[in-house]
Amino acid sequence: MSNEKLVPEKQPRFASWLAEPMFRNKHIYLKVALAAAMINVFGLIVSLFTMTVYDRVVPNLAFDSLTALAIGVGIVLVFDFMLRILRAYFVDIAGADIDRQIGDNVFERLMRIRMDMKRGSTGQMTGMMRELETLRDFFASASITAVVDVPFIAITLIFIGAIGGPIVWVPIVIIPFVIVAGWATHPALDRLAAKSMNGGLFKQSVLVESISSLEMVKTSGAAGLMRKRWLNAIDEHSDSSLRQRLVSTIAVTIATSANSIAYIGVVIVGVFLIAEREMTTGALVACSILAGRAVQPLTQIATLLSRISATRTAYAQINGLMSIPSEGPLGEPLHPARLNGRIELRGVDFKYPGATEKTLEDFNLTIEPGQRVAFIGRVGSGKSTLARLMLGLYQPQEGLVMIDGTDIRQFDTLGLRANIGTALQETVLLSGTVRENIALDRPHIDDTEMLRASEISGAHSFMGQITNGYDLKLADRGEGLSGGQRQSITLARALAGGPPILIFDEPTSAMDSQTENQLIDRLVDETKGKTLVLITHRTGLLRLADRIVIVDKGKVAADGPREQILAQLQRPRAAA
Ligand SMILES: Nc1ncnc2c1ncn2[C@@H]1O[C@H](COP(=O)(O)OP(=O)(O)OP(=O)(O)O)[C@@H](O)[C@H]1O
Repeated sequence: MSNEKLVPEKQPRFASWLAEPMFRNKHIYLKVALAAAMINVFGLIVSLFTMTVYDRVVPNLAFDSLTALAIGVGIVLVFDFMLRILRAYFVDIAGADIDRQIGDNVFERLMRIRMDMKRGSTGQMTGMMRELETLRDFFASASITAVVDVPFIAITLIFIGAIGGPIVWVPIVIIPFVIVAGWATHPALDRLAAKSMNGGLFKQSVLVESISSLEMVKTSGAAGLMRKRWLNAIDEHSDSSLRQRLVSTIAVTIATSANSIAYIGVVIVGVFLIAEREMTTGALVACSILAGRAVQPLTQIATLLSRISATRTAYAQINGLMSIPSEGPLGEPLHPARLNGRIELRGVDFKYPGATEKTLEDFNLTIEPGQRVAFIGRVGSGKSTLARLMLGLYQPQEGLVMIDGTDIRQFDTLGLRANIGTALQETVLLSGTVRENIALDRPHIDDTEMLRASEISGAHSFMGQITNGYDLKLADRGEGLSGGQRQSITLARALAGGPPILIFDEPTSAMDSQTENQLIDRLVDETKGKTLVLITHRTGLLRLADRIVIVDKGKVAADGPREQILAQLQRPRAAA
């Protein structure tokens, strides 16, 4: 397995899919900025209060003035308290809204991802989706408001200059050091964040693969191999995240130390200024408080920068996903209501991405509406690939796949697939109840239709014997049912709603012959008048077909009415 680097170590700029939800929340962010500005003003007021107390109240012991000042500053503190809470609340609201919008867009894109453009393992893709959390944390974090504090650095410096004169040079000299430290560590942080995230994705990928194939891993003795991969992934990840944390700690510590140095520097320089009577004690105390306030936003910015690195990396991943072309036509798609079911493949050449050999070559075939065609042929001859092309999961490099005379690339993919009932080779059920698995929240499938489909597929016969029946909750991928039972439910799902086209790929491979025979009896009636594409190695199922197509090395090797092809196959040396 390759530890493919999905996150580019060079970061792109933020794109519109992220900017738009942010822009939509601009009013909230404006309120947040206003609250942050007010909080800064309150900070200035508190320093003025301190100065007045030292210079005017303490020398004269003017308790009346102190009371008035205390009431004034008390009111300011109450407002400060409320504004801080409101600021956090508004940031959370905006963060939640942005998270919802981005989450929805990204999931929609994920569901429409073109199979030939898909990159990375399931684990890596899951890891990428998890990065939405990093984005949300960023937009919902109060440190985003640190940006508002930056202009206040200048205002605070002006204040220090006004109160303490030349003492303002202390923070002015220190601030560039903090900026340079942040600026110098930022590229390294970006690079290490991407590296660390790639390590995290690799870990996730090993984990998802091991857990989802736990039975196989245990029984085939693959635990050792997976453990080795896991340890590899842990080492790689911990190495990069260790370095990332170290660089980020250095940047933040420089900023924090600068804060203390500014405070102490102001106090020391202030003593000289007091000695020369250029400054009062009150002004010195106020300036030392203000110097801290002037440098503090930079400390927050340093923390924000390391967060921005992680956010930019998360963004790069999700943007990569958002940039993968979606299924469906570029122009306005056709929305078929109900198709007749005429399927035509004309001169189709198809090669899987990365493959060297063509899987299908100059494949020509027409299936009339209501015709039931079985595809047989050797392992790997291209039968399942035909089904994938008919469903629009992949597109041919040459030729056309048409349904009802229209290139299927013109159809809206959801509309097209709603007309096709599919039971593919790999039987996958979703977590949730059996009812959900059959109806899939499709509005036209009520309980009556679900029961009808279940009776035909044979699912009803065992659902009746299970305590919760159709409300039986299944775990991931349908755990809790046998392989044959899962196939019956998959068939019920495909038959529900009576779609005009049915595509079944080895639909009975996990069933015993008696169950299979009974199913075929019921399917004979159900599939009448419907276009059936049946891919199978089981001779029993051929009873359902009017026509048989033998596929060999991606081409039609024989095609004709069922009896004729069966007779051909029975003749010696005639087998495909
Ligand atoms: N996702 C894929 N990526 C690359 N190559 C693939 C992919 N799926 C199938 N192939 C290749 O395409 C060829 C045809 O596969 P396909 O699944 O269509 O065969 P099949 O006739 O259905 O076989 P079987 O009877 O075993 O199901 C195989 O050689 C296989 O290696």
